[in-house]
Amino acid sequence: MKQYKILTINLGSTSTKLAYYENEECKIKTTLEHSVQELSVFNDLMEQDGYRREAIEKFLRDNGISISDLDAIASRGGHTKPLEGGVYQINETMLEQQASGLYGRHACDVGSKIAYKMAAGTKILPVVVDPPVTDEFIEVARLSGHPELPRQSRFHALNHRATGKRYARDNGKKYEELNLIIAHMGGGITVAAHRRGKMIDATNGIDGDGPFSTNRTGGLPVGALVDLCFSGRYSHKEIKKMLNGEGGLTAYLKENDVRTVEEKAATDDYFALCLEGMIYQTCKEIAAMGAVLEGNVDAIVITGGIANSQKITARMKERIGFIAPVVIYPGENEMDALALGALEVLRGNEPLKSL
Ligand SMILES: Nc1ncnc2c1ncn2[C@@H]1O[C@H](COP(=O)(O)OP(=O)(O)O)[C@@H](O)[C@H]1O
Ligand SMILES: CCCC(=O)OP(=O)(O)O
Repeated sequence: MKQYKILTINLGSTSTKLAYYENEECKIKTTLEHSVQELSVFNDLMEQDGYRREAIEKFLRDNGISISDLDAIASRGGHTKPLEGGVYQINETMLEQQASGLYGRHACDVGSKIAYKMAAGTKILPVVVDPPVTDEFIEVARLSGHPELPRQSRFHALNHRATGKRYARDNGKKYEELNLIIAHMGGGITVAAHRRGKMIDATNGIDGDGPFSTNRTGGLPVGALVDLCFSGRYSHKEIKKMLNGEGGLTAYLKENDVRTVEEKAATDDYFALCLEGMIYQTCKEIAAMGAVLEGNVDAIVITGGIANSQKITARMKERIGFIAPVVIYPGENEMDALALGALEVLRGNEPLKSL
């Protein structure tokens, strides 16, 4: 069997995750974490391009991996028009749509741009898998309350699907026969209803919706936000950054590392309140997805970096355990899901889609 070499890159709002695969086997994996201070020097997300690419090239150098040996680079990404799930070749159209900012903006947009540039002029296939704009919403989920502002699908689709499939595998079931509520708790937090293999509703992780997270506001009081926008105190860009990048725990506490927040919460009431607020809002959204699934919930699955905290997941179980069994998959399955997606295309088992 031919051996394929795949680099997976996953640029999150608080981390850069890198891994190297030979076929299904992950040979090397690393996570670089980025503090609020480190990221505050960049006015715009897209300016992180050089800084993040340097980290990727250093990873390859340090591990003796030659770029020219790679068959594919699979990146998490990116924000384009809504798409069906699958593996997409990164091309100019995708990068133009991402750069427009019309469909949301996130560090993973920088990731797919870097993958494309690294692969340019070589035989390497640059791809994204199940991008955050993967859209399987039922029609009623698109209504927001005003036709000019439909709800949109922008969430951790890659990890949601991979985690749903993992839960199904671990329980001897097919993903397509289960109803799951999955909460991904990373730099951003998104909650989705999975109905028999389709992600039919999800909180928007980019645009001021759902729970607040380490660096995002989530949903805000809309009237007050409108007043703030027209107050003359902030530019459009500043408001956007307030919602996504400098919101949530970063706004309240100037801290995006939940481990530090937990530590300080032991002795500081305000830290404890803000941490409880993030848990409370996430649990409220999970319960709301119970209504989306009309009470037919096989399990609630909590994943992402924050799911490593036993204290947090235990508190969540107290709040939402009445709905269905709560299962914890700490970290994310994104690196494997990226590698597998690319591998299936290289082997000719999955179609390569494009914009
Ligand atoms: N053991 C842990 N306990 C609590 N929080 C954790 C733990 N490990 C990681 N985290 C938190 O998880 C978040 C990052 O999650 P991750 O899924 O890696 O996100 P991203 O891809 O958005 O950077 C950070 O806020 C980090 O503090
Ligand atoms: C579309 C949401 C993606 C996201 O929030 O990713 P991070 O948690 O890595 O910031």
